[in-house]
Amino acid sequence: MSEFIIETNGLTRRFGRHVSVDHIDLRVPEGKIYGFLGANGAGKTTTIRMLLSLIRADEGSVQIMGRSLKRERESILRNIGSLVEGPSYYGHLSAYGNLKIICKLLELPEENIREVLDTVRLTPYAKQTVKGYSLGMKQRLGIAQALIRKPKLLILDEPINGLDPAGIQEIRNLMLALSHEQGITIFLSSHILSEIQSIADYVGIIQGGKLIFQDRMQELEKRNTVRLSIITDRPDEAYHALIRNGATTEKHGNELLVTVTGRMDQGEIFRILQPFSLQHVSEQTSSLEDIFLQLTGKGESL
Ligand SMILES: Nc1ncnc2c1ncn2[C@@H]1O[C@H](COP(=O)(O)OP(=O)(O)OP(=O)(O)O)[C@@H](O)[C@H]1O
Repeated sequence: MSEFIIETNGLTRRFGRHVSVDHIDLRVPEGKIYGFLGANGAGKTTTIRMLLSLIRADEGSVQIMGRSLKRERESILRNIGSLVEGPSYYGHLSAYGNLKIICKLLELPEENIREVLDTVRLTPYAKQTVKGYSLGMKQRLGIAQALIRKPKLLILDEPINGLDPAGIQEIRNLMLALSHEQGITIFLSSHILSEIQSIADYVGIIQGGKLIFQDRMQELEKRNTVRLSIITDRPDEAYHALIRNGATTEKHGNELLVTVTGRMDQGEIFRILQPFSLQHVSEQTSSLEDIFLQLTGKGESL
C-alpha cells in the first residue's frame, strides 16, 4: 500500500475555459497534518470537492488509502470526515440533537456522540440550541459531525475562516490533538500562511490551479536566506573582491548585500573582506512571507 493516504495524479478541473485545478499531484502522508495553502480563488475548494467526490474531475485520478476513489467511492468516503464551506446544522436543535440525526443516518452507535462532544469540548453546551452558539462553537460542532464516524482522514476547508483569535487557538489545539493523540490524518486548506506554518507538518501551495510547492514545512522554512548587510570604506573594491570569489552580492549605494550559503559562510565572507575596514555589519533574514513571494512571483501575496 502507498505511504500516502491521499495521492492524486494529474488531477484537473475546468469551468468553461478556465482551468481551476491544473494537473495537480498531491502526496499526503498518513498520520500527518497537511496544509493546503493558496490565495482566494487559487483552486483549494475545487480540489477538495474532487477529493470528496462532490464534483467530478475532468482529468486525472484520486487514490485515497491506496484505493481508487472512482471505483471504491462508498467505502472510501465512509472513512473520511469532512467540513467544506462551513458547518451545516439545524439551529433549533442542540449539538446533541444534531449529532443524533447524523448517527441515525449513518447507522452509527449513539455512544459516539458523547465522545466527540468531549473531543471538541462542547459537552457543557450539548443541550443548548445551536443558534445561540458562537461561530467557533458552530465550527467545533462541524468538526464533531465530521468526527462522529471515527474517520482515518479529516478534510477541512478553511476551518479557521472568520474565527476570532480564541476560536482559532481552540481549532488549532483540536487539530494537533486529533493528529498526535488519535493519529488522524488532517488535510486542511487555508489562505493564511502563518496558520499553516503553526500546525502543518507538510505544505502544498496552490496558485492559479497549479501546485507550485509540496514538501515538509521545514523544507519551505529552509529556503529562508540569510544575507549580510555590510558597509565598508571602499564599497566598489569590496564588491568586486566578493564577486571574484564567487559570493552572491548586490550593491546598493554604499551598502553590500552578501548571501550566506553553506559554501560561502560568514567566515569566508569576512576572510574576503579582510583588506577592508568594515563600518557596519548586520544580518538580514527573509521571512516566510518573503519565501512565499519568491515562489509565487512578485505582486501577489496571500
Ligand atoms: N462552480 C463553478 N463555476 C465556475 N467557476 C468556478 C466554480 N467553482 C470554482 N470556480 C472557479 O475556480 C477557481 C478556483 O476556485 P476555488 O473556489 O476552488 O478557489 P479557492 O482556492 O477555494 O478560493 P476560496 O478560498 O475563495 O474559495 C476560481 O476562479 C473560481 O471562480
